[in-house]
Amino acid sequence: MFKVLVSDPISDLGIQQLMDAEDVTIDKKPGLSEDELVAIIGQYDALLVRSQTRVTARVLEAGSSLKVVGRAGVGVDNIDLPAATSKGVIVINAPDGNTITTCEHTFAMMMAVARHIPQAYAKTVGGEWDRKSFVGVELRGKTLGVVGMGRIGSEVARRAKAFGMDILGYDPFLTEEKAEKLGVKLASVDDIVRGADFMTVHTPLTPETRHMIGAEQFKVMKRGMRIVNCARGGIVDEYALVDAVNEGIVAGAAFDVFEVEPPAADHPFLTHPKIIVTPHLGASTIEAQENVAIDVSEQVLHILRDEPFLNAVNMPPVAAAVMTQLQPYFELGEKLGSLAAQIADGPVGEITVGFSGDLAELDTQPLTRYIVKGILAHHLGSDQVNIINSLHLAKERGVNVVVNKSHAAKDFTNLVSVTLSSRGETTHVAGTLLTGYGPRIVQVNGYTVDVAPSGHLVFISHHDRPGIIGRIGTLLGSNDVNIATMQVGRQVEGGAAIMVLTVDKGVPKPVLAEMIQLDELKSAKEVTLY
Ligand SMILES: NC(=O)C1=CN([C@@H]2O[C@H](COP(=O)(O)OP(=O)(O)OC[C@H]3O[C@@H](n4cnc5c(N)ncnc54)[C@H](O)[C@@H]3O)[C@@H](O)[C@H]2O)C=CC1
Ligand SMILES: O=C(O)C(=O)COP(=O)(O)O
Repeated sequence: MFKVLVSDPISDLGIQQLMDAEDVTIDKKPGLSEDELVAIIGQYDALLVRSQTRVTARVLEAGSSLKVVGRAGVGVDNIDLPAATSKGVIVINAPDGNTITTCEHTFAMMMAVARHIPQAYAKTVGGEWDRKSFVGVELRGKTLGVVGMGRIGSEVARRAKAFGMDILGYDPFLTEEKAEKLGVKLASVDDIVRGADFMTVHTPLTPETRHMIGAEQFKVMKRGMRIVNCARGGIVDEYALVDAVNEGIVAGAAFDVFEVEPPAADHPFLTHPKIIVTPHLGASTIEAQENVAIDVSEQVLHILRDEPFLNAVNMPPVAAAVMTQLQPYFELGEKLGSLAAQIADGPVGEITVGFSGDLAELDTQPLTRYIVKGILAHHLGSDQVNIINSLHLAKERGVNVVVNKSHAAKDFTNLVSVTLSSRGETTHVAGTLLTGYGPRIVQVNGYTVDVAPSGHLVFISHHDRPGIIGRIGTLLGSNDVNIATMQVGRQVEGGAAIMVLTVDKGVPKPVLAEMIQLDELKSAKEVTLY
C-alpha cells in the first residue's frame, strides 16, 4: 500500500483518482511546520503540495521512503530541487492546469489597477461617495510589455489584443514566427521598460530574473507605467518599486506575489494607496485547482506504480512518443550497466555508452540514466540509485559519462554498448533487443556471445585448451550447481577465450575460489542480473 501525504489545500475532486486507488491511502494534513513534516514524512511514499509547504533538504532527508513530490501547480521554488535530485526523489508539477486562470487573474489585476477598483471599493463601502479620486485609464491603444512569453504570458498577450493593446514581448525562447502569430512585437526588457504603458512579468524566479525590474530599470522607465506581477515575488524589486511609485515614475502596481509570503505586517505594499495586492490567488479558481490536482494525481500514481510518467521537473523532458520507443530498452540498458560493473575490476573511472542503429536517432538520455543506474547500483546499493539521481551521483563521484552514437549497427538493428574504464583497464559489454527474444547480451570484452541477461551467470576468462570445459562442469556439478546454458567464444584457436554459463542458482564463494585455481583459467566472475 502506498501512502500519500497532502500537505497543502488541494482539490478533493482533483485527487479523487488517488482516493479511489486501491493501492493508495491518503492523509491530508495542511499547514504543517517544517519540524512537523520532518517528523512524519518518513512514513510516506509521495507528498502532494502547492506553494505553501516548503520541501526543504531536511524534509527530503527525512523522507526515507519518498519517491515523488507532486506540485499541484507550476512553480517549484518551494521545493529544494538539488536535494530531491541527489536523494533520487522525482519532482513533478502540473504545468498546464492553471494557465488560463492565472492569465485571467493578471487581467483582473491589470484592470483593477487601471481603474482603482480596490481603493474605490474600500471608500464606497466605508460610506464615502468619491468619484473624482478614481479617474482611471483605458487599456485600448496602450502598449503592454510582457516579460516571459511562456504559457501564461502568451495567453495574456492573446487577450490583450482583444482589448486593442499593442504588445511588446520578451522571452529568450520567443521566435519571430511565434511572435508574429500572436501579434506581438519582439522586444528587449529595455524596450519594454522605456516604451510600454503597462508591463506584466510571467517568468519563473531565477538568479537571472531576480530583480530584473529594479532601480536601474525604474531610472529609465516611461513615466506613468503600471506594473503587474502575478508570477513570483522578487522578479520586481519591491523596495525599488515603492520608491518609483513615490517618485511618480510608476502610476500603479498590482501584485499577487511577494518576495516573502505572507509579507510582514509592515510591508510597504500593504498600506500604499497606489499598490494593490492579492494573497497569491493567481491559480485559485475551482477549475484550475481541479485541473492541477487531476494532472498531478495521475502522474503520482504512475510513479508509485513504476509506470512511465510525465512532467518531471528534475529530469530533462522527453517527448512521450520517444519515451514509448525507448521503454523496451530500459531493462536491457540497466542490466548491461550492472553486468559491466560486476565483471569490471576496480572502481569506475569513466563510463562510455554507445547507441547504434535506430536508437541513435532518438533522444537517448533516459536510457543513459538507466545504464548509469545499473552501474552505480552495484557499488552504491540499488536503494540508493535511481534514474533521477544516477547522472548526478556519477558526476558527484567524478565519473565522466560519455555518450557515443552511430547510425550504423553492424549485424544488429540496434545495439547498446557500455564500456567502463578504470586505471587503464576497460570492460566492454553490448546488448540488443531481438524481436521475439527480448534483451540479449551479444558482446563481452570483444567476444561475441548470445545470452539472456537474467538470473545467475558466470563469466570465465581462460586459455582455449582441451579439457577446461569438462573441469569446470565437473567442479560445478560436484557442488550441486546445475549449468543451464554454456557458451564459449575465442578469437583464435588455442588463444584467449571466454565462457559464459547460466546456472540455476548462485555459485558458492568457495567453489568460485576453487574454480579460479584451475589451470588455464584467468578469472571467473559470478554475475546476478535480476
Ligand atoms: N500567481 C500564481 O498563483 C501563479 C504563478 N505562476 C507563475 O507564473 C510564472 C509563469 O508560469 P508559466 O507561464 O506557466 O511558465 P512557463 O515556463 O510556461 O513560462 C515562463 C517563461 O519565462 C521565460 N523566461 C525565463 N527566464 C526569462 C528571462 N530572464 N527573461 C524573460 N523570460 C524568461 C521562459 O523562457 C518561459 O517561456 C511562473 O513563475 C509560475 O510559477 C503560475 C501559476 C499561478
Ligand atoms: O502554480 C504556481 O506556480 C502558483 O504559484 C500557484 O500557487 P498555489 O498552488 O496557488 O499555491
